[in-house]
Amino acid sequence: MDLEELREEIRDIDREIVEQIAQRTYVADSIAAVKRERGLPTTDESQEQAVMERAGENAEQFDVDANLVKAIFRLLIELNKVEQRESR
Ligand SMILES: O=C(O)C(=O)C[C@]1(C(=O)O)C=C[C@@H](O)C=C1
Repeated sequence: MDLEELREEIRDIDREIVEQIAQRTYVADSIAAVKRERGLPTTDESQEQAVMERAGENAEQFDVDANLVKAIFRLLIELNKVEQRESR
């Protein structure tokens, strides 16, 4: 494989990552609606902990750095919270 082909592969993966982030954010919008109905706060610490733990486990399974993957998930959670607060 040459460099251009490999970069094309990365470009496609990058697009898929952004698509998945968008989907995660859309689900967060639905969660925001349920929380609004039930009078629940935006932040759920125990759920965040579960998400972070799962991220670490998945990282280990795929042999990537768990701390870096967790840092990405921390940002994804923050993104959702901004989105949820804006839709309230
Ligand atoms: O599961 C929820 O309640 C969500 O709002 C989603 C989410 C997440 O991004 O994973 C975001 C904020 C909460 O504090 C916990 C988890």
